[in-house]
Amino acid sequence: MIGFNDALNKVLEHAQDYGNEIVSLDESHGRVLAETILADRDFPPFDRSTKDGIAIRFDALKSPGQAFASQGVAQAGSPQVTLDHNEHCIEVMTGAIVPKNTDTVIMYEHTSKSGDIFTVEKSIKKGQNIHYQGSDINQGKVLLQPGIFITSAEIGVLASVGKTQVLVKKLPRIAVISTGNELVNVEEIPLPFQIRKSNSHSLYALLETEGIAADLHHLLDEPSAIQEALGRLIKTYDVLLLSGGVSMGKFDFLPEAFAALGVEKSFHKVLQRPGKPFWFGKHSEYKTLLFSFPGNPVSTFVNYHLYFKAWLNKTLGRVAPQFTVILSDSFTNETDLTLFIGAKIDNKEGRLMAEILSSSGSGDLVGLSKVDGFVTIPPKETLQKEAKAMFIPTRNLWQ
Ligand SMILES: Nc1nc2c(c(=O)[nH]1)N[C@H]1C(S)=C(S)[C@@H](COP(=O)(O)OP(=O)(O)OC[C@H]3O[C@@H](n4cnc5c(N)ncnc54)[C@H](O)[C@@H]3O)O[C@H]1N2
Ligand code: MOO
Repeated sequence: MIGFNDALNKVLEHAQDYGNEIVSLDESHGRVLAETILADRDFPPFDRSTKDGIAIRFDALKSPGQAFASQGVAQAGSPQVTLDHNEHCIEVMTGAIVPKNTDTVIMYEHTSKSGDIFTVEKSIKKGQNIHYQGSDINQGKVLLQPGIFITSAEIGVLASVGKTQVLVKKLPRIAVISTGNELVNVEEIPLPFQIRKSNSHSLYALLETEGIAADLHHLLDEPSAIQEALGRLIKTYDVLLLSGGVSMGKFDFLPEAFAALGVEKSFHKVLQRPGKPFWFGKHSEYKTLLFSFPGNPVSTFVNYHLYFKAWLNKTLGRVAPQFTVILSDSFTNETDLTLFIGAKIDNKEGRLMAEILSSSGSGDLVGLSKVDGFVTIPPKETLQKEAKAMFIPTRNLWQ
């Protein structure tokens, strides 16, 4: 049996490049950018007023309390207007082009008004309240590099340079496959010896957060039916995420089916808990990757984060942040397994404190909904109270 780090390295060796595709601006949210985005014009594209107020020529202001007659209004969305007399002003709105022959904007609150005459009530600086053309970035400069993850902030940048279509990295086509005669659909009432499928829905939801719309399939514990269905699925998808049927049970038919179908085993079983009976391999001809997770819900969930998520990050060229947390209590791992222990995180003045939560084992689906992620405890190690530990977040800690 191999250790966790070796298993992870083997999975990462199989990172793939699925190429690029063009999607609409809205669809690019959550995807990885595959092109360089240049500024199509200066940012901002003109000297823009940052305040509602009056624009004057600074040199015309001889003394505080000087009055300026308004010559008109410069509205955002209108062409540039021109100040005709230095001793006049033009009312200017936020976002409007600063009028020609003016160089300073005074907000309304720093003036008093009588009819069309504005009196300057505060001392001012030349050039104030103007966001100068090109001061954020100049035309032709790089705004976004390929490989970045497109969040709502990047969507705004893409929109502002007129990108209705965006080149992004292609995502793998994925099938999520549940296995087992005991499983019924969510809408069904299970008989006493049955349970509802949950792993497939958790996996589907996890993939959805990656922008991947997976297809769901189910295999009953019947060797020839499993082989026949898997044979088809291997030809159709880039990746199969399976749960259940990979341990020692009399009805755990998957490893045999994989071998019969020409899937090359990379490893089966890892020195870890939960998730030990994990099977990973690749089809010799179709290059389909098979992540075959142990069926216990916590095992499937943890292994998705440990292996599949790491593989997807590498495949898409994303650098995943490494988290460390501080243990609230000491923890001793007497086993030769890497342990992944569910924990709740408390952000205590910037220190991420991990409180280990008790669990009734890898079938404890309810416990899973209470954890923020999993603390890694290496084999045969004791981590003291306040020691740092690696942490695999399974929830967005910032929301
Ligand atoms: N003799 C041994 N028995 C077991 C070992 C072992 O090393 N030797 N390992 C145990 C460990 S650890 C795990 S984890 C499980 C994994 O077994 P399988 O991958 O074969 O999974 P199943 O037996 O099919 O199912 C286990 C458990 O999970 C439930 N399950 C399965 N799929 C789903 C699903 N889609 N949604 C909800 N729940 C699901 C299933 O009903 C079982 O209760 O093996 C141990 N045994
Ligand atoms: O590894 Mo199993 O996943 O411990 O229950």
